[in-house]
Amino acid sequence: MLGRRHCLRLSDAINSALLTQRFSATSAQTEEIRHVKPYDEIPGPTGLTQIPHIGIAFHLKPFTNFQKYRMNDLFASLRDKYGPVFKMHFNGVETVFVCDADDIEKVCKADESNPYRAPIALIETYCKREGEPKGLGVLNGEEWGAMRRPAQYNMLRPQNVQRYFPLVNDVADDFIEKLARKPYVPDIRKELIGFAVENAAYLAFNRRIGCLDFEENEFVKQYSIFFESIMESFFIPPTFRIYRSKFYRKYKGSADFIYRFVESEVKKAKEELIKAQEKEDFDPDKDPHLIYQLLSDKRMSPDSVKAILVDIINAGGESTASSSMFLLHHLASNKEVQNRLYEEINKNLPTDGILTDAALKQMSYLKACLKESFRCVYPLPLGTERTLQEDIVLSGYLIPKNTKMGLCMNTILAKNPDLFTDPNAFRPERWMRDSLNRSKHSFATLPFGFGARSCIGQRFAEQEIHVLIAKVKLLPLKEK
Ligand code: HEM
Repeated sequence: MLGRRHCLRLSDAINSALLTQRFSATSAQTEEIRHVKPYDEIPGPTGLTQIPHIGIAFHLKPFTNFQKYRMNDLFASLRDKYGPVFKMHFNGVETVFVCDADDIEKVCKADESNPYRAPIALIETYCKREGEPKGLGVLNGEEWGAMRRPAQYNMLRPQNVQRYFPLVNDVADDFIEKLARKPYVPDIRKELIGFAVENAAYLAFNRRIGCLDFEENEFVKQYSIFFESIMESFFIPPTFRIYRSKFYRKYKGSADFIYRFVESEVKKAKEELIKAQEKEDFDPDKDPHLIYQLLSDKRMSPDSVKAILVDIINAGGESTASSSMFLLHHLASNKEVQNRLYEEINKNLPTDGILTDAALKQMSYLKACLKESFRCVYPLPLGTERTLQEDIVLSGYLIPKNTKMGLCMNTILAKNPDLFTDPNAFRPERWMRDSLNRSKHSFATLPFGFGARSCIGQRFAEQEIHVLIAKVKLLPLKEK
Protein backbone atom coordinates (compact mmCIF):
# COMPACT_ATOMS: atom_id res chain seq x y z
CA MET A 1 0.00 0.00 0.00
CA LEU A 2 1.32 3.44 -0.83
CA GLY A 3 1.79 5.85 2.09
CA ARG A 4 0.18 9.27 2.34
CA ARG A 5 3.35 10.92 1.19
CA HIS A 6 3.72 8.74 -1.91
CA CYS A 7 0.25 9.76 -2.99
CA LEU A 8 1.22 13.43 -3.20
CA ARG A 9 1.62 14.32 -6.85
CA LEU A 10 3.65 17.19 -8.16
CA SER A 11 0.48 19.06 -9.07
CA ASP A 12 -0.59 18.86 -5.40
CA ALA A 13 2.80 20.21 -4.52
CA ILE A 14 2.47 23.12 -6.87
CA ASN A 15 -1.03 23.92 -5.69
CA SER A 16 -0.05 23.78 -2.05
CA ALA A 17 3.08 25.81 -2.65
CA LEU A 18 0.94 28.41 -4.38
CA LEU A 19 -1.52 28.41 -1.53
CA THR A 20 0.86 28.42 1.41
CA GLN A 21 3.42 30.80 0.06
CA ARG A 22 0.99 33.05 -1.76
CA PHE A 23 3.26 33.22 -4.80
CA SER A 24 2.35 36.15 -6.98
CA ALA A 25 3.81 34.07 -9.82
CA THR A 26 6.72 36.10 -11.05
CA SER A 27 8.48 34.13 -13.75
CA ALA A 28 11.31 33.15 -11.37
CA GLN A 29 8.79 31.82 -8.86
CA THR A 30 6.81 29.93 -11.49
CA GLU A 31 10.10 28.32 -12.48
CA GLU A 32 10.79 27.40 -8.83
CA ILE A 33 7.34 25.83 -8.44
CA ARG A 34 7.82 23.81 -11.62
CA HIS A 35 10.91 22.26 -10.07
CA VAL A 36 9.47 21.33 -6.66
CA LYS A 37 10.73 17.88 -5.76
CA PRO A 38 8.51 15.42 -3.87
CA TYR A 39 9.03 14.61 -0.22
CA ASP A 40 10.33 11.13 -0.98
CA GLU A 41 13.34 12.58 -2.77
CA ILE A 42 14.64 14.30 0.35
CA PRO A 43 17.95 12.57 1.06
CA GLY A 44 18.97 11.09 4.38
CA PRO A 45 20.58 8.12 6.08
CA THR A 46 19.16 4.68 5.41
CA GLY A 47 19.57 1.16 6.81
CA LEU A 48 19.67 0.21 10.47
CA THR A 49 19.81 3.84 11.63
CA GLN A 50 16.26 4.29 10.37
CA ILE A 51 14.59 1.68 12.56
CA PRO A 52 12.13 3.78 14.57
CA HIS A 53 13.24 4.44 18.19
CA ILE A 54 16.17 2.00 18.04
CA GLY A 55 17.99 3.21 14.92
CA ILE A 56 19.37 6.38 16.52
CA ALA A 57 21.69 4.20 18.63
CA PHE A 58 23.52 3.17 15.43
CA HIS A 59 24.38 6.83 14.79
CA LEU A 60 26.10 7.14 18.16
CA LYS A 61 28.93 5.66 20.21
CA PRO A 62 30.08 2.85 20.20
CA PHE A 63 28.96 2.45 16.53
CA THR A 64 30.33 5.91 15.57
CA ASN A 65 32.22 8.68 17.38
CA PHE A 66 29.11 10.84 17.86
CA GLN A 67 27.69 11.37 21.34
CA LYS A 68 24.07 11.96 22.26
CA TYR A 69 24.83 15.15 24.20
CA ARG A 70 26.67 16.56 21.17
CA MET A 71 24.02 15.92 18.54
CA ASN A 72 25.13 19.05 16.67
CA ASP A 73 28.24 17.14 15.50
CA LEU A 74 26.05 14.37 14.07
CA PHE A 75 23.64 16.85 12.45
CA ALA A 76 26.59 18.77 10.92
CA SER A 77 28.05 15.61 9.40
CA LEU A 78 24.64 14.63 7.94
CA ARG A 79 24.21 18.12 6.52
CA ASP A 80 27.65 17.85 4.86
CA LYS A 81 26.67 14.50 3.38
CA TYR A 82 23.06 15.14 2.33
CA GLY A 83 22.69 18.91 1.96
CA PRO A 84 20.69 21.64 3.75
CA VAL A 85 17.50 19.57 4.05
CA PHE A 86 17.71 15.92 5.05
CA LYS A 87 15.40 13.48 6.77
CA MET A 88 15.93 10.77 9.33
CA HIS A 89 14.13 8.95 12.10
CA PHE A 90 14.55 10.73 15.38
CA ASN A 91 12.65 10.19 18.61
CA GLY A 92 10.38 7.72 16.80
CA VAL A 93 9.24 10.06 14.04
CA GLU A 94 10.63 10.73 10.60
CA THR A 95 11.96 14.26 11.01
CA VAL A 96 13.16 16.73 8.40
CA PHE A 97 16.23 18.65 9.54
CA VAL A 98 16.44 22.16 8.13
CA CYS A 99 19.91 23.74 7.91
CA ASP A 100 19.41 26.69 5.55
CA ALA A 101 18.79 30.16 7.00
CA ASP A 102 16.18 31.19 4.39
CA ASP A 103 14.31 27.90 4.91
CA ILE A 104 14.37 28.35 8.69
CA GLU A 105 12.99 31.87 8.29
CA LYS A 106 10.18 30.50 6.08
CA VAL A 107 9.28 27.82 8.63
CA CYS A 108 9.36 30.21 11.59
CA LYS A 109 7.18 32.75 9.80
CA ALA A 110 4.70 30.22 8.41
CA ASP A 111 2.49 29.52 11.45
CA GLU A 112 3.54 32.68 13.22
CA SER A 113 0.49 33.25 15.40
CA ASN A 114 -0.11 29.63 16.41
CA PRO A 115 3.15 27.70 16.15
CA TYR A 116 2.97 23.99 16.86
CA ARG A 117 5.81 22.20 18.64
CA ALA A 118 5.47 18.47 19.26
CA PRO A 119 4.82 17.76 22.96
CA ILE A 120 7.59 16.19 25.02
CA ALA A 121 6.27 12.61 25.21
CA LEU A 122 7.55 11.78 28.69
CA ILE A 123 6.00 14.87 30.31
CA GLU A 124 2.79 14.39 28.33
CA THR A 125 2.52 10.74 29.43
CA TYR A 126 3.14 11.64 33.07
CA CYS A 127 0.55 14.45 33.07
CA LYS A 128 -2.12 12.27 31.45
CA ARG A 129 -1.43 9.22 33.60
CA GLU A 130 -1.04 11.00 36.94
CA GLY A 131 -3.72 13.63 36.35
CA GLU A 132 -1.32 16.60 36.48
CA PRO A 133 -1.91 19.81 34.48
CA LYS A 134 0.01 20.21 31.22
CA GLY A 135 2.31 23.16 30.70
CA LEU A 136 3.69 25.08 27.74
CA GLY A 137 6.18 22.34 26.80
CA VAL A 138 3.27 19.99 26.11
CA LEU A 139 0.29 22.10 25.02
CA ASN A 140 -0.52 23.35 21.54
CA GLY A 141 -3.27 25.33 19.83
CA GLU A 142 -5.98 27.06 21.86
CA GLU A 143 -4.94 25.51 25.18
CA TRP A 144 -1.36 26.66 24.68
CA GLY A 145 -2.48 30.20 23.73
CA ALA A 146 -4.75 30.44 26.79
CA MET A 147 -1.81 29.67 29.09
CA ARG A 148 0.88 31.51 27.17
CA ARG A 149 -0.86 34.91 26.94
CA PRO A 150 -1.18 35.66 30.69
CA ALA A 151 2.17 34.02 31.50
CA GLN A 152 3.89 36.06 28.81
CA TYR A 153 2.30 39.29 30.01
CA ASN A 154 3.87 38.75 33.41
CA MET A 155 7.18 37.18 32.36
CA LEU A 156 8.34 39.13 29.33
CA ARG A 157 7.49 42.67 30.42
CA PRO A 158 10.89 44.38 30.95
CA GLN A 159 9.69 46.27 34.06
CA ASN A 160 8.63 42.99 35.68
CA VAL A 161 11.98 41.36 34.98
CA GLN A 162 13.81 44.45 36.25
CA ARG A 163 12.05 44.13 39.60
CA TYR A 164 13.79 40.81 40.09
CA PHE A 165 17.22 42.39 39.80
CA PRO A 166 17.85 42.68 43.60
CA LEU A 167 16.75 39.06 44.11
CA VAL A 168 19.02 37.75 41.35
CA ASN A 169 21.80 39.88 42.85
CA ASP A 170 21.35 38.16 46.24
CA VAL A 171 21.48 34.68 44.73
CA ALA A 172 24.64 35.57 42.75
CA ASP A 173 26.31 36.94 45.92
CA ASP A 174 25.54 33.76 47.84
CA PHE A 175 26.74 31.61 44.96
CA ILE A 176 30.06 33.43 44.69
CA GLU A 177 30.52 33.31 48.46
CA LYS A 178 29.85 29.57 48.41
CA LEU A 179 32.47 29.01 45.70
CA ALA A 180 34.98 31.28 47.46
CA ARG A 181 34.76 29.08 50.57
CA LYS A 182 35.91 26.02 48.63
CA PRO A 183 39.62 25.28 48.22
CA TYR A 184 38.79 24.15 44.67
CA VAL A 185 35.62 23.48 42.67
CA PRO A 186 35.65 19.94 41.27
CA ASP A 187 32.37 20.21 39.34
CA ILE A 188 31.34 23.72 38.29
CA ARG A 189 28.35 22.39 36.30
CA LYS A 190 26.84 20.87 39.43
CA GLU A 191 27.38 24.15 41.31
CA LEU A 192 25.80 26.15 38.50
CA ILE A 193 22.74 23.89 38.47
CA GLY A 194 22.24 24.73 42.16
CA PHE A 195 22.57 28.44 41.27
CA ALA A 196 20.14 28.25 38.34
CA VAL A 197 17.55 26.16 40.21
CA GLU A 198 17.69 28.56 43.18
CA ASN A 199 17.03 31.45 40.78
CA ALA A 200 14.21 29.62 38.98
CA ALA A 201 12.62 28.71 42.32
CA TYR A 202 12.97 32.28 43.61
CA LEU A 203 11.16 33.48 40.49
CA ALA A 204 8.51 30.74 40.71
CA PHE A 205 7.78 30.73 44.48
CA ASN A 206 8.86 34.20 45.52
CA ARG A 207 11.16 32.80 48.17
CA ARG A 208 14.59 31.21 48.51
CA ILE A 209 14.55 27.41 48.79
CA GLY A 210 18.13 26.85 49.99
CA CYS A 211 19.74 25.19 46.94
CA LEU A 212 23.02 26.92 47.82
CA ASP A 213 22.95 26.17 51.55
CA PHE A 214 24.25 22.60 51.53
CA GLU A 215 26.38 20.41 49.27
CA GLU A 216 23.43 18.07 48.65
CA ASN A 217 20.00 19.63 48.31
CA GLU A 218 16.95 17.40 47.80
CA PHE A 219 15.24 19.79 45.39
CA VAL A 220 18.35 20.04 43.17
CA LYS A 221 18.80 16.24 43.33
CA GLN A 222 15.20 15.58 42.23
CA TYR A 223 15.41 18.30 39.59
CA SER A 224 18.52 16.67 38.11
CA ILE A 225 16.78 13.27 37.84
CA PHE A 226 13.70 14.98 36.37
CA PHE A 227 15.66 16.89 33.71
CA GLU A 228 18.09 14.10 32.81
CA SER A 229 15.20 11.65 32.35
CA ILE A 230 13.53 14.06 29.93
CA MET A 231 16.78 14.30 27.90
CA GLU A 232 17.21 10.52 27.97
CA SER A 233 13.62 9.98 26.81
CA PHE A 234 14.52 11.31 23.33
CA PHE A 235 16.93 8.44 22.79
CA ILE A 236 15.10 5.37 24.08
CA PRO A 237 12.09 3.37 22.85
CA PRO A 238 9.04 4.98 24.52
CA THR A 239 7.90 1.92 26.47
CA PHE A 240 6.98 4.41 29.21
CA ARG A 241 3.96 5.30 27.06
CA ILE A 242 2.62 1.76 27.35
CA TYR A 243 3.45 0.77 30.92
CA ARG A 244 5.19 2.09 34.02
CA SER A 245 8.71 0.96 33.06
CA LYS A 246 11.66 1.20 35.45
CA PHE A 247 12.75 4.32 33.57
CA TYR A 248 9.25 5.81 33.98
CA ARG A 249 9.14 5.01 37.69
CA LYS A 250 12.42 6.82 38.26
CA TYR A 251 11.17 9.89 36.38
CA LYS A 252 7.82 9.71 38.19
CA GLY A 253 9.57 9.80 41.60
CA SER A 254 11.27 13.09 40.73
CA ALA A 255 8.23 14.53 38.95
CA ASP A 256 5.96 13.69 41.91
CA PHE A 257 8.40 15.52 44.20
CA ILE A 258 8.45 18.65 41.99
CA TYR A 259 4.68 18.75 41.27
CA ARG A 260 3.88 18.30 44.98
CA PHE A 261 6.36 20.98 45.99
CA VAL A 262 4.87 23.39 43.46
CA GLU A 263 1.31 22.48 44.50
CA SER A 264 2.01 23.30 48.14
CA GLU A 265 3.62 26.64 47.13
CA VAL A 266 0.56 27.53 45.02
CA LYS A 267 -1.77 26.65 47.91
CA LYS A 268 0.23 28.78 50.37
CA ALA A 269 0.47 31.70 47.96
CA LYS A 270 -3.27 31.58 47.31
CA GLU A 271 -4.02 31.84 51.03
CA GLU A 272 -1.55 34.71 51.44
CA LEU A 273 -3.01 36.46 48.43
CA ILE A 274 -6.57 36.24 49.78
CA LYS A 275 -5.41 37.77 53.07
CA ALA A 276 -3.48 40.51 51.30
CA GLN A 277 -6.47 41.31 49.06
CA GLU A 278 -8.78 41.46 52.09
CA LYS A 279 -6.45 43.99 53.67
CA GLU A 280 -6.25 45.78 50.31
CA ASP A 281 -2.52 45.31 50.60
CA PHE A 282 -1.84 43.89 47.16
CA ASP A 283 -0.84 45.58 43.95
CA PRO A 284 0.11 43.03 41.26
CA ASP A 285 2.27 45.60 39.51
CA LYS A 286 4.28 46.70 42.54
CA ASP A 287 6.54 44.07 44.03
CA PRO A 288 8.24 41.15 42.34
CA HIS A 289 5.87 38.28 43.01
CA LEU A 290 5.13 36.35 39.84
CA ILE A 291 3.13 33.66 41.65
CA TYR A 292 0.67 36.29 43.02
CA GLN A 293 0.45 38.02 39.66
CA LEU A 294 -0.42 34.73 37.98
CA LEU A 295 -2.90 33.70 40.68
CA SER A 296 -4.67 37.05 40.56
CA ASP A 297 -4.97 36.89 36.76
CA LYS A 298 -8.57 35.88 36.06
CA ARG A 299 -7.49 33.93 32.98
CA MET A 300 -5.36 31.52 35.06
CA SER A 301 -6.69 28.66 37.21
CA PRO A 302 -4.56 27.39 40.14
CA ASP A 303 -3.82 24.33 37.99
CA SER A 304 -2.49 26.41 35.11
CA VAL A 305 -0.38 28.42 37.58
CA LYS A 306 1.00 25.12 38.87
CA ALA A 307 1.80 23.98 35.31
CA ILE A 308 3.60 27.19 34.41
CA LEU A 309 5.64 27.14 37.63
CA VAL A 310 6.75 23.56 36.89
CA ASP A 311 7.72 24.82 33.39
CA ILE A 312 9.85 27.55 34.96
CA ILE A 313 11.70 25.05 37.14
CA ASN A 314 12.09 22.56 34.31
CA ALA A 315 13.16 24.99 31.58
CA GLY A 316 15.00 27.48 33.77
CA GLY A 317 17.54 25.21 35.47
CA GLU A 318 19.83 23.25 33.19
CA SER A 319 19.67 25.67 30.22
CA THR A 320 20.84 28.66 32.29
CA ALA A 321 23.44 26.59 34.15
CA SER A 322 24.99 25.26 30.91
CA SER A 323 24.92 28.69 29.26
CA SER A 324 26.75 30.22 32.25
CA MET A 325 29.26 27.38 32.25
CA PHE A 326 30.07 27.73 28.53
CA LEU A 327 30.38 31.50 28.86
CA LEU A 328 32.80 31.13 31.79
CA HIS A 329 34.76 28.62 29.73
CA HIS A 330 34.98 30.96 26.75
CA LEU A 331 36.11 33.85 28.92
CA ALA A 332 38.72 31.71 30.63
CA SER A 333 40.10 30.61 27.27
CA ASN A 334 40.15 34.07 25.65
CA LYS A 335 42.42 36.35 27.59
CA GLU A 336 41.86 39.51 25.50
CA VAL A 337 38.11 39.17 25.73
CA GLN A 338 38.32 38.60 29.46
CA ASN A 339 40.49 41.69 29.92
CA ARG A 340 38.18 43.88 27.84
CA LEU A 341 35.18 42.63 29.80
CA TYR A 342 36.96 43.27 33.10
CA GLU A 343 37.59 46.87 32.02
CA GLU A 344 33.97 47.34 31.00
CA ILE A 345 32.67 46.01 34.32
CA ASN A 346 35.08 48.16 36.35
CA LYS A 347 34.31 51.26 34.32
CA ASN A 348 30.56 50.93 34.84
CA LEU A 349 30.40 49.76 38.45
CA PRO A 350 29.32 52.59 40.78
CA THR A 351 32.07 53.91 43.12
CA ASP A 352 30.78 51.80 46.03
CA GLY A 353 31.41 48.70 43.87
CA ILE A 354 27.81 47.50 44.18
CA LEU A 355 26.26 46.30 40.94
CA THR A 356 23.07 48.11 39.94
CA ASP A 357 20.57 47.49 37.19
CA ALA A 358 21.54 50.82 35.60
CA ALA A 359 25.24 49.84 35.58
CA LEU A 360 24.42 46.46 34.05
CA LYS A 361 22.49 48.14 31.25
CA GLN A 362 25.68 49.94 30.16
CA MET A 363 27.64 46.69 29.80
CA SER A 364 27.12 46.05 26.12
CA TYR A 365 30.31 43.99 25.76
CA LEU A 366 29.06 41.60 28.46
CA LYS A 367 25.85 41.08 26.47
CA ALA A 368 27.90 40.53 23.31
CA CYS A 369 29.98 37.89 25.16
CA LEU A 370 26.83 35.91 26.03
CA LYS A 371 25.53 36.11 22.43
CA GLU A 372 28.88 34.91 21.13
CA SER A 373 28.97 32.09 23.67
CA PHE A 374 25.51 30.91 22.48
CA ARG A 375 26.84 30.97 18.91
CA CYS A 376 29.98 28.99 19.73
CA VAL A 377 28.39 26.33 21.95
CA TYR A 378 24.63 26.16 22.09
CA PRO A 379 23.47 24.82 25.48
CA LEU A 380 20.47 22.78 24.25
CA PRO A 381 21.90 19.92 22.16
CA LEU A 382 18.65 19.28 20.26
CA GLY A 383 17.69 22.86 19.43
CA THR A 384 14.01 23.48 18.72
CA GLU A 385 11.48 22.23 16.18
CA ARG A 386 8.19 23.01 14.46
CA THR A 387 5.37 21.03 12.85
CA LEU A 388 3.49 23.17 10.33
CA GLN A 389 -0.22 22.90 9.70
CA GLU A 390 0.31 23.67 5.99
CA ASP A 391 2.58 22.25 3.28
CA ILE A 392 5.74 24.21 2.59
CA VAL A 393 8.55 24.13 0.01
CA LEU A 394 12.08 24.16 1.45
CA SER A 395 15.24 24.13 -0.69
CA GLY A 396 13.08 22.88 -3.57
CA TYR A 397 11.42 19.99 -1.67
CA LEU A 398 7.78 19.78 -0.77
CA ILE A 399 7.34 19.23 2.94
CA PRO A 400 3.75 18.07 3.61
CA LYS A 401 1.87 19.55 6.55
CA ASN A 402 2.26 17.72 9.89
CA THR A 403 5.90 16.83 9.16
CA LYS A 404 8.14 17.33 12.18
CA MET A 405 11.03 19.69 11.40
CA GLY A 406 14.22 20.12 13.42
CA LEU A 407 15.51 23.69 13.07
CA CYS A 408 19.31 23.69 13.03
CA MET A 409 20.09 27.42 13.29
CA ASN A 410 21.89 27.25 16.62
CA THR A 411 23.35 23.81 16.23
CA ILE A 412 24.75 24.14 12.67
CA LEU A 413 24.18 27.51 11.00
CA ALA A 414 25.85 29.39 13.82
CA LYS A 415 29.15 27.90 12.58
CA ASN A 416 28.59 28.54 8.87
CA PRO A 417 31.52 30.51 7.36
CA ASP A 418 29.16 32.03 4.77
CA LEU A 419 27.18 33.60 7.59
CA PHE A 420 29.91 34.39 10.14
CA THR A 421 33.44 35.54 9.43
CA ASP A 422 35.97 33.27 11.14
CA PRO A 423 33.21 31.18 12.73
CA ASN A 424 35.44 29.11 15.00
CA ALA A 425 36.85 32.13 16.82
CA PHE A 426 35.19 33.51 19.98
CA ARG A 427 34.68 37.15 18.98
CA PRO A 428 32.05 39.04 20.99
CA GLU A 429 32.97 42.17 18.99
CA ARG A 430 30.89 40.82 16.11
CA TRP A 431 27.74 41.48 18.16
CA MET A 432 28.61 45.09 19.01
CA ARG A 433 26.58 47.80 17.35
CA ASP A 434 28.05 48.84 13.98
CA SER A 435 30.19 45.72 13.73
CA LEU A 436 30.78 44.68 10.14
CA ASN A 437 31.08 41.04 11.24
CA ARG A 438 27.55 40.59 12.54
CA SER A 439 25.63 37.65 11.21
CA LYS A 440 24.64 38.03 7.58
CA HIS A 441 21.23 36.49 8.30
CA SER A 442 18.93 37.22 11.23
CA PHE A 443 17.89 33.54 11.41
CA ALA A 444 21.47 32.23 11.65
CA THR A 445 21.30 32.06 15.44
CA LEU A 446 18.17 32.29 17.55
CA PRO A 447 19.22 31.06 21.00
CA PHE A 448 15.78 31.65 22.47
CA GLY A 449 13.77 30.52 19.46
CA PHE A 450 11.44 32.69 17.44
CA GLY A 451 8.08 34.45 17.56
CA ALA A 452 5.01 33.61 19.60
CA ARG A 453 6.54 30.33 20.81
CA SER A 454 9.95 31.74 21.74
CA CYS A 455 11.44 31.28 25.21
CA ILE A 456 9.21 32.90 27.79
CA GLY A 457 12.10 33.07 30.29
CA GLN A 458 14.57 34.81 27.93
CA ARG A 459 14.76 38.08 29.88
CA PHE A 460 15.11 36.30 33.22
CA ALA A 461 17.82 33.99 31.87
CA GLU A 462 19.82 36.86 30.37
CA GLN A 463 19.55 38.95 33.54
CA GLU A 464 20.66 36.00 35.67
CA ILE A 465 23.72 35.22 33.53
CA HIS A 466 24.73 38.87 33.08
CA VAL A 467 24.53 39.50 36.84
CA LEU A 468 26.55 36.38 37.62
CA ILE A 469 29.34 37.23 35.19
CA ALA A 470 29.47 40.90 36.22
CA LYS A 471 29.81 39.80 39.84
CA VAL A 472 32.39 37.10 39.26
CA LYS A 473 34.46 39.88 37.66
CA LEU A 474 37.25 37.62 36.46
CA LEU A 475 40.67 39.11 37.06
CA PRO A 476 42.58 40.30 34.01
CA LEU A 477 45.04 37.76 32.68
CA LYS A 478 48.68 38.67 32.30
CA GLU A 479 50.86 37.68 29.36
CA LYS A 480 52.83 34.54 30.29
C1 HEM B 1 19.98 30.47 28.62
C2 HEM B 1 18.89 29.86 29.02
C3 HEM B 1 17.75 29.45 28.12
C4 HEM B 1 17.75 29.10 26.80
C5 HEM B 1 18.94 29.02 25.85
C6 HEM B 1 16.37 28.81 26.44
C7 HEM B 1 15.96 28.45 25.16
C8 HEM B 1 14.66 28.13 24.83
C9 HEM B 1 14.22 27.73 23.52
C10 HEM B 1 15.10 27.60 22.27
C11 HEM B 1 12.89 27.50 23.58
C12 HEM B 1 11.99 27.06 22.42
C13 HEM B 1 11.62 28.27 21.61
C14 HEM B 1 10.95 27.98 20.28
O1 HEM B 1 10.50 26.84 20.06
O2 HEM B 1 10.88 28.91 19.44
C15 HEM B 1 12.46 27.75 24.95
C16 HEM B 1 11.17 27.61 25.40
C17 HEM B 1 10.80 27.83 26.71
N1 HEM B 1 11.58 28.32 27.73
FE1 HEM B 1 13.55 28.75 27.62
N2 HEM B 1 15.58 28.99 27.53
C18 HEM B 1 16.38 29.39 28.59
C19 HEM B 1 15.98 29.73 29.86
C20 HEM B 1 14.68 29.69 30.32
C21 HEM B 1 14.23 30.13 31.63
C22 HEM B 1 15.13 30.78 32.70
C23 HEM B 1 12.89 29.88 31.70
C24 HEM B 1 11.91 30.17 32.82
C25 HEM B 1 12.05 31.17 33.65
C26 HEM B 1 12.48 29.29 30.42
C27 HEM B 1 11.20 28.89 30.10
C28 HEM B 1 10.82 28.41 28.87
C29 HEM B 1 9.46 27.94 28.58
C30 HEM B 1 8.30 27.85 29.57
C31 HEM B 1 9.46 27.59 27.23
C32 HEM B 1 8.27 27.07 26.42
C33 HEM B 1 7.58 28.26 25.76
C34 HEM B 1 6.37 27.88 24.90
O3 HEM B 1 6.35 26.78 24.37
O4 HEM B 1 5.47 28.72 24.79
N3 HEM B 1 13.60 29.20 29.61
N4 HEM B 1 13.56 28.14 25.69
